[in-house]
Amino acid sequence: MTPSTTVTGDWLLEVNNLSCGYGGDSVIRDISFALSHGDIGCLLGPSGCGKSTILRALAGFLSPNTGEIRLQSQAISLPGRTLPPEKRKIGMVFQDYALFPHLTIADNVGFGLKDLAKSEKRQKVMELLKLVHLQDLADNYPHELSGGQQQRVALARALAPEPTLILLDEPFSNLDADLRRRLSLDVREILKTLGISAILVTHDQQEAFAMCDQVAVLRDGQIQQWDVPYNLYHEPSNRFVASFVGQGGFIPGRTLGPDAIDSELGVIHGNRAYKWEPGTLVDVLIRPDDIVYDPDSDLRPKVIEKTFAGTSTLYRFRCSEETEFEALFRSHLDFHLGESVPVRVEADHLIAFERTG
Ligand SMILES: Nc1ncnc2c1ncn2[C@@H]1O[C@H](COP(=O)(O)OP(=O)(O)OP(=O)(O)O)[C@@H](O)[C@H]1O
Repeated sequence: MTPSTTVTGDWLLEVNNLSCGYGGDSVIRDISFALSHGDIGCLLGPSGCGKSTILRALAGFLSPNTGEIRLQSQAISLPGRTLPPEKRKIGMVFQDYALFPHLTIADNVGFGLKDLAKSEKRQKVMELLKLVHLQDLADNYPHELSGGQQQRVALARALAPEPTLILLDEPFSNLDADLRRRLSLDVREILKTLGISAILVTHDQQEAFAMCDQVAVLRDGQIQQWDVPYNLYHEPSNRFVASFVGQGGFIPGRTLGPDAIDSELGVIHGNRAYKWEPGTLVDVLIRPDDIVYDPDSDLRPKVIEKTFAGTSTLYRFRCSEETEFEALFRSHLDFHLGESVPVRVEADHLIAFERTG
């Protein structure tokens, strides 16, 4: 789906041509995307691109200037007509957990269950705490729990009123890298088990890729690409997505045919047919995993940078002033700065953009 097309169909969430912002200005401009029932979507982008603003519009804290938001086919946001947050059946999980410090874990989780009898409420709370593996800490207080545990409580609390959609605003950014990874996978499993849809806001692409079914890459208030993680990495729709997602950089090339480009790294073939005339000047995306060590190769660029990272080493190579690229090798392949190393390109996905300027 292209980002700016109006969406139609049987979706859980539909955002159609939405523009919204602050004080009459639009920070978000004409965005459209749709989420299927049970899917986890992500808003990914650099700081200030408008991720939280979209989340606020979904939650009902901001009214649209134009466009609409539909949840289960019901219009919940239209210009001048916005359903209040508490009537949306949307749960929220925040970066700072936002638990009530004076309430026990069980009371935090049960906070939104005002209509249930005491015994029913306790049963439901214990079921939710079991789901997030915290049933033994029901009578503890938030300050007695680790950050990861507190975020599980926040998730259980958001799930308690059985929302239609959960919004997760940078929920793991206060946690260390290892815990982030584990908790994001746990949260995905919990949401999938319950069949609850969610929108995650993050600027961490590994988290987005590990946890989400569909990801929107945003820049300056507009969606650049809304796609599955594999396509964002291997089929980026423009230069910004290509540079923002994953590692890598561009080298100059010249098209030989629809699926072959000549460059200082030799002729690069791919699985994509481009419509350019032969001889068109292009920039070719080279990712570090597109380059392999090959002792038989005649291509011998020089190492100009080297970053040791334990199991692997990231090298930066130079063929000429115009052609520099990175390669990721297992760390037993140990080369020194200035050394000429035999390498070749091994890329299935040929990503190129016509050179401008
Ligand atoms: N309450 C506000 N009033 C006016 N402008 C705001 C307000 N909140 C955000 N903005 C502006 O809107 C733009 C988008 O902000 P937003 O918080 O949505 O970005 P973000 O992608 O979530 O950034 P981050 O990753 O840093 O949280 C920014 O230029 C920001 O300065």
